[in-house]
Amino acid sequence: MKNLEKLLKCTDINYIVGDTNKEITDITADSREVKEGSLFICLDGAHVDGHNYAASAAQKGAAAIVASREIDVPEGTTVVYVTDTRKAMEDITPFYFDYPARRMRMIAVTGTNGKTTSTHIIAHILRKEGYKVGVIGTIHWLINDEEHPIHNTTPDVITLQKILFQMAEAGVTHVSMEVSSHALSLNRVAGVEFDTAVFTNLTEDHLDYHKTMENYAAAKARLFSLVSSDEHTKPLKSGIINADDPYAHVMKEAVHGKTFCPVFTYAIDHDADLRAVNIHFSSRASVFDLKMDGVTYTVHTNLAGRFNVYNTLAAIGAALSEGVRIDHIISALAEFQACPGRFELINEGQPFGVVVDYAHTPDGLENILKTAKEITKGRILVVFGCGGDRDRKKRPIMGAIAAKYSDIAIITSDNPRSEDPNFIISEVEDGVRQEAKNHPAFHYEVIADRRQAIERAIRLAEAEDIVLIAGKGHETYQILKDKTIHFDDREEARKAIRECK
Ligand SMILES: CC(=O)N[C@H]1[C@@H](OP(=O)(O)OP(=O)(O)OC[C@H]2O[C@@H](n3ccc(=O)[nH]c3=O)[C@H](O)[C@@H]2O)O[C@H](CO)[C@@H](O)[C@@H]1O[C@H](C)C(=O)N[C@@H](C)C(=O)N[C@H](CCC(=O)O)C(=O)O
Ligand SMILES: Nc1ncnc2c1ncn2[C@@H]1O[C@H](COP(=O)(O)OP(=O)(O)OP(=O)(O)O)[C@@H](O)[C@H]1O
Ligand SMILES: N[C@H](CCC[C@H](N)C(=O)O)C(=O)O
Ligand SMILES: [Mg+2]
Repeated sequence: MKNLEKLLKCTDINYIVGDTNKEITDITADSREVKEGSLFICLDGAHVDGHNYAASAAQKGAAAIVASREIDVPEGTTVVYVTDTRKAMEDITPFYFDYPARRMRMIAVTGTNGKTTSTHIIAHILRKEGYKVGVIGTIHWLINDEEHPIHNTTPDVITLQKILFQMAEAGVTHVSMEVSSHALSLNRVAGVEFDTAVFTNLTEDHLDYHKTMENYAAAKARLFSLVSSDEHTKPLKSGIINADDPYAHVMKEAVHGKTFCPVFTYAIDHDADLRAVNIHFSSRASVFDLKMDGVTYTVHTNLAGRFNVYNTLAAIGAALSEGVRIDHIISALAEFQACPGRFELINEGQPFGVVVDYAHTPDGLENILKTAKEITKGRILVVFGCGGDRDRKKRPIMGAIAAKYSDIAIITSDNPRSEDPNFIISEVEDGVRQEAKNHPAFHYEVIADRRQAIERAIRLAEAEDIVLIAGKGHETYQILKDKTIHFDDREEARKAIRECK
């Protein structure tokens, strides 16, 4: 609880109507969440303008409302007028919660792919060290293994500060969080400074939002400018960068000039501080040699694929930066189990492999298809689609990748959202058709109903084949135009295997 008058000192105000000597018990930008004593901040969003909900917020007992234009509220309502309500939210919210991020070690992972996986590996290593660890990301937010639901990979400013406050109050010492490019560009991490910042990779995605890869890279690079410059209360800061990625230099430039933030690189193909060589993997495990400071260590993990070696290196870098000993890191890695929906093997005793994976970008899809190819002599059958209301450019690219690296593709729906599923599929199919010309043995089908598409792939599979069901991973829903239904690729795959075989 904080006094409104005191609270308003941390931001720029144009004028105030009404009494400011009030206690604020909560902050929200959603009128549906207003309680007696809340501070309601009106945000103009992509769909609606929060100013239109000011009256409803006042009726529900909001102690005050922050607005940037005249609003229609009952007489006596305290209204704080500012030029930019988002800026006011970014100033007020961390201040209200006493900057909880300052009480914990903050580890951030950004990049197109591998954020969820890397943050979970980092959290696992730190937990093994006996720390109380918080995780924030696509699947959920966690305090150790206590799980809470989440709506965005990186939550909005208010939700994030509330989560961080709960974590700090619960005694969390380290937070391992995903920071999406949307979050960096929309400043959702306002009020948070990071101690260890990790860059995984940058490949085609979200160009509906960022428009160009340069803008997308610049958004990711912002993370490195958010590394704390306070070397006294928070020593030990680092930028951990994938040196094999063509955008590594953009990230390095963003760290440049931060005297207390050394950069550590990791790579497979290039020279780096942490380098993996002699990589071998099966569908369930990997082993590689880690070269660091002229010493070679053997690392075992339960993760398949070369891309997961990158995620493992990223996590090793972050853990070292947090002061964990390399031998402890290596023994923790041997125990880490893959995240839900990331190369998750479905086994109902069938004579072929079935994998559910969250690959929803061209690079992700190419990686899992190549990984599958390396672990079987059989055929690769892939079931996938693309999400609606997301980057359209990636659709034909993913189509072409499926035609290039699989034997049979079943093109289906992902989360169509407000779009026509058949239209999305037709855009994917454009890429499939184009590339299929170069692969005469390749065959594809279009089955818009995802359940039927999964059944079809399972029915077509023979011994030694691998069926890859890509795009939705851990998701337990499908977002359709008018409703969200329960849908879980893993359940559907199990059902189909039992019914078909
Ligand atoms: C484009 C975008 O990022 N949109 C986010 C934005 O929603 P919005 O601008 O559409 O909000 P809006 O519905 O117009 O509402 C405007 C305001 O009115 C308020 N309102 C609305 C209705 C009402 O009855 N009362 C009320 O007060 C809302 O609470 C809001 O404050 O603010 C919402 C609340 O913070 C977010 O959940 C929402 O993310 C949507 C769900 C989303 O899909 N975002 C994706 C693109 C995203 O951010 N993805 C990234 C990347 C993931 C990755 O790495 O691949 C992520 O971090 O999740
Ligand atoms: N380092 C990597 N490089 C390329 N592809 C990867 C990498 N790590 C994971 N993938 C692929 O991307 C998928 C998503 O992985 P993960 O959930 O870790 O990424 P993310 O960055 O958190 O994704 P999101 O943007 O949805 O939050 C995986 O299922 C896999 O197919
Ligand atoms: N964080 C990604 C997840 C995509 C998952 C895929 N199933 C889809 O719905 O497109 C996004 O919001 O673009
Ligand atoms: Mg994620």
